Amino acid sequence: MSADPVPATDDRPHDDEIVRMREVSVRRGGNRLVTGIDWTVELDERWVVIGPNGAGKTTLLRLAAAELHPTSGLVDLLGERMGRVNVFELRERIGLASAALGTRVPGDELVLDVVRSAGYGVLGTWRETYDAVDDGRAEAMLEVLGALPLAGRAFGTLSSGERQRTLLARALMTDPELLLLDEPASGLDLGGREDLVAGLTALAADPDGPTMVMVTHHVEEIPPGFTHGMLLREGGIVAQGLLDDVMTSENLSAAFGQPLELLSRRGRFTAYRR
Ligand SMILES: Nc1ncnc2c1ncn2[C@@H]1O[C@H](COP(=O)(O)OP(=O)(O)OP(=O)(O)O)[C@@H](O)[C@H]1O
Repeated sequence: MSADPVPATDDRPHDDEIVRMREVSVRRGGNRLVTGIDWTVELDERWVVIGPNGAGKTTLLRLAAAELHPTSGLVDLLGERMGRVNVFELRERIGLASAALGTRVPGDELVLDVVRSAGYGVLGTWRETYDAVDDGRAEAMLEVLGALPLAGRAFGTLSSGERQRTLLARALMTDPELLLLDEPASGLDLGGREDLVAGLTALAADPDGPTMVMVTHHVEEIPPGFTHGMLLREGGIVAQGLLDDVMTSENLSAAFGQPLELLSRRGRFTAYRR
């Protein structure tokens, strides 16, 4: 008689699980930033995380970026368990674009240097030497985002939208396996937002593009082609799953704590108070 098969355990991620969180909580002082998070992002999925101010979105993204350790629970990123892996090596495989990163860029740094220094994991050019491959890739990423004409400008002289596009090009520079975007459209005017949504739509449709997670407050910023969604409120998950299942007036109202009507048209969303 053959032995019973080893029971399947839920302990290790399988190869296609890019982000895996189990019972994850983060506490600071008496505050619970996020609580009891169970979340799996699989290869090639494109997630949007939505919630009001203070819901825990940035905390979740920083956990996924290996920038923050959970107070309790398990976090596996790209098959590596947080706490048992060199986070510096892990971060090389993850692209993160956030306005917070932008505040750390020296104002006199040239846009091309902001992008190409990503390959060296540094902010601010110091003594690295770049080769033609670095230059070519940095220029190609700026081109994708319509920002190539900015290449020779100082970062400190850019508008918010131009900064966001530069930081997105930087996040893509290393060809990351996981791309994390923290409110990439914040501060953009309508045209800038639509340019960015178009760029992210193209990236989402690219079969060679990275697995993506985007944090936003606004349903208008969800690019068509994004596959999954999570709604957060007060550090907990209100709903998560396939975008079309999650994006309902009921779920949005629960997340934002007010009666909202959600409308969708041609893959885009908008919402207003009932
Ligand atoms: N170091 C900290 N100590 C105490 N509380 C914190 C700390 N960092 C964040 N918080 C609190 O945790 C909660 C979640 O913060 P987080 O930045 O993740 O929210 P968010 O959803 O990204 O918010 P926003 O949309 O305003 O950017 C907030 O109430 C915030 O004030």
